Amino acid sequence: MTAAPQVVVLANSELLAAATAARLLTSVIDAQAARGTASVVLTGGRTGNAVMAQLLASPVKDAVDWSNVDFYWGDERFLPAGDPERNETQAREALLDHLPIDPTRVYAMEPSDGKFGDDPDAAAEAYAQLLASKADDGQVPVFDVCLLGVGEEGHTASIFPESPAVYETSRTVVAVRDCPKPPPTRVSLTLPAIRRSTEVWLLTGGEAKADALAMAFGGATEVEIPAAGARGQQRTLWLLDKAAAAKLS
Ligand SMILES: O=C(O)[C@H](O)[C@@H](O)[C@H](O)[C@H](O)COP(=O)(O)O
Repeated sequence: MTAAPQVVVLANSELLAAATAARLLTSVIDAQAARGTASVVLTGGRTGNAVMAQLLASPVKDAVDWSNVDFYWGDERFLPAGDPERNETQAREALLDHLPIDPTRVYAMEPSDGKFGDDPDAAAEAYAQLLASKADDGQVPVFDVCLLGVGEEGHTASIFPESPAVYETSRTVVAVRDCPKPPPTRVSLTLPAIRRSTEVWLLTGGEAKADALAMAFGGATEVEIPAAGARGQQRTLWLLDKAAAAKLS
C-alpha cells in the first residue's frame, strides 16, 4: 500500500530548495539514528541541483555521517563520463565532491563511454543488477528518500507520459530513447522501483509546472502524468513553490 500524497507549499523556489535540504538532512540523521545508515536517490534537474547546493551550505550537514550514506540516482542522461549534462557530474560538483562520503557507496549509472559503450539497455540492466545486489528482496533496496523532479508535461525521473517506460511493471531500470527533454537517451528507474522507497519526495517549482500538477491532483493517470504514480511506501510528499501550486484547489 503506498501513501496518499501530502503537499507542502513554500513561498518561492529558493525557500523550496532550502526547506527540502533541511528536511533531507533531518531524514538522513533520523535514518542513521534508527539503522546506522541511510540511502538517498538523487535527481537531476535545476530543482534537485538547488537542493544540493542548499544542503552543502547548511551547517546541519556536519551532523550527518556521510561515510554511511548510499547514494543512487533516479535517472541519468546517457552521456560520456564527466559530461557536464550528466546528473552524476552535476551532483558531484554541487555536493558529493565536497562531503566526506564513502566513494564506494555512490552508485552512478554507467556513462555512454563506460564498460558497456553506447548501449543504454546494457547500462540499465547493469544498474538493475546493482540494485538487486543491494536489496533485501533481491530487487530494489528500500530507499529512505527518493528525490524526484517533475517536468512541465508531468514526467518524473526519465519516465515520460505515454512512453514505454511508464507502462513498465516488472523491470526496475530501463533505457529511455527519444525523450522530449534533451538529451534524448537516458537510463531511468521505473515506477515499480521508485515505489519501493520509504518516502518519495517530488520537488516541483515554477509556474510552468502548474498545469501538470493540476492534472496530477485532478485524477490524471500515471500514464498521463508519470509523477502521479511516484508514491512512497510510507510517505509521498510534494514539495512545491507557490507558482507551481497556483492551479491546485
Ligand atoms: O535528468 C533530468 O532532467 C531529471 O531527472 C528530470 O526528471 C528533472 O528532475 C525534471 O525534468 C525537472 O527538472 P527541473 O527541476 O530542472 O525543472
